[in-house]
Amino acid sequence: MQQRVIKPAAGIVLAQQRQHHKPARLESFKKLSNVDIEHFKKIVPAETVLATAAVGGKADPIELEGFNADWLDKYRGNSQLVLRPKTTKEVSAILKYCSEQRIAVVPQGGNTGLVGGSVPVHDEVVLSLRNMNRVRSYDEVSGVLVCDAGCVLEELDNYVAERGHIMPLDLGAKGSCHIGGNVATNAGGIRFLRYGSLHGSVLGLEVVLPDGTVLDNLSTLRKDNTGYDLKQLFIGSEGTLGVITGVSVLTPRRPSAVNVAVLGVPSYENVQQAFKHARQRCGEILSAYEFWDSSCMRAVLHHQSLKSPLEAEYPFYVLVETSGSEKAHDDEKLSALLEELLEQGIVEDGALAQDDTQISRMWMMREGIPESLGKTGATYKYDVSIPIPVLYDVVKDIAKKLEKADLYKPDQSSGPVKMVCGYGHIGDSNLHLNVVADKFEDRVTNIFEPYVYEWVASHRGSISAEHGVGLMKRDYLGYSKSPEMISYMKRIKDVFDPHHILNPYKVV
Ligand SMILES: O=C(O)CC[C@@H](O)C(=O)O
Ligand SMILES: [Zn+2]
Repeated sequence: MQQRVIKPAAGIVLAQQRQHHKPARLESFKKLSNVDIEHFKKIVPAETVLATAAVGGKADPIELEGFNADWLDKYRGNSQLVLRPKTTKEVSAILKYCSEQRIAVVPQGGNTGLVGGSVPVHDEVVLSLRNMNRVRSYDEVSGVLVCDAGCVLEELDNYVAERGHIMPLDLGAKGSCHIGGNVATNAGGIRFLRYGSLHGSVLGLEVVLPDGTVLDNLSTLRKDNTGYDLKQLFIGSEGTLGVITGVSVLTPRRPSAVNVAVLGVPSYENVQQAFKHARQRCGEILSAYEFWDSSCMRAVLHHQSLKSPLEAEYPFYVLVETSGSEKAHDDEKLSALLEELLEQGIVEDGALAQDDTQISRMWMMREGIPESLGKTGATYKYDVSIPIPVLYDVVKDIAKKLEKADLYKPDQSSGPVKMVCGYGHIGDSNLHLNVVADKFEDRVTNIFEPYVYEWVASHRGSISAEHGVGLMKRDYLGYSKSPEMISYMKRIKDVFDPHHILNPYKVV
């Protein structure tokens, strides 16, 4: 399969991105300058080793740039060695050696994460899975796909689409992210409402442990009730317990009819009401219920070449999608829903997509939000789960706090803070709270950190709905996990990675 090169979204204000606070380098890790780099060329093909002169190689440091910096260029490490093995056996040999030598390793997929989980913090060796990109098998009867961890999500979706199926997850980064990274971070995305979490769709995993042991749990069975389900521990472990090299995933039948509508909604209360109606009307064919506020809409219309499908501006917008098997019947359902919502004054306007182009434009509007905000300024991102009734309150609270501190004027886009906005997968209780400022600066950050996390914890929400913990939220884990839970997480880490060489400084 072909690889895509990931680039930061055009216009992201790289120079203004604040370097995230880095924990100090752990001295227990061996410096690569004291390691025989040539050894790696014996255990993996020489052309898959990228080493700079600092560690005895010839690679230009610029070649390592894309492995050291994350998508937003917010997190940046200083690795001098990147290994791109082609087989599980090679991954095993690398990890065994790194364990013996106490060399820290950061596993890396498509490097599209948003919490600093997939790049080195200091000089950890980057173990990139991009050369492991084969489909291993596909069973058209059960719909079970078995593939290497480095397969790109969109390419897998195209592969299964040709066979009448669909990947159970979809996200904006689909063109670059790897299935292994999706599993390691338990990625959510826009199909979550319909197909649920990867904890349900992933049937098996092949994982290499830090000591080189290969845990072959690449089951294709839906039912396997033989005690502890170890694979679940690796789903969402963010590369801290083992390196996922193979994935077995259940792919549902691809819906043959997809319908989409965009609604203009006068209040957040009505966004919730409309969700209730959408569920009642559409039942199991409801496949997405996404929302965004007027600030997001302004940014997206300004930065993408898109036109709103609605005439006027509304405080909130909702994208409703149905995925079924009878186009006309599903169309009728969505039209009836829209009529009902308009009649009852729950929504003020709505547009139904007439063809696939309009469907993809409506989705581009929603999926273009993060990039558009990035083009507007330095974006602080919070990805949180909050019970739906109070989900938008945190956006309002933060705006008020910033206003009170004289950092934000809602009607003007000038000033240290330009925008405070909310969007996300409301059907999954998942809010993306983004604050866009001129630059990252402490007087702004101090307003919402740790306030947002306190707010979320006080409503029994989660400080990470779908993006993971990574480096960004490691020190805030206590807002979502009790001390007892964190202590057990640390004990699990000790069992699988006793020398803590895997993805250090992250998660726990
Ligand atoms: O960048 C973000 O804050 C959210 C990204 C992604 O999870 C989305 O839903 O668009
Ligand atoms: Zn999201």
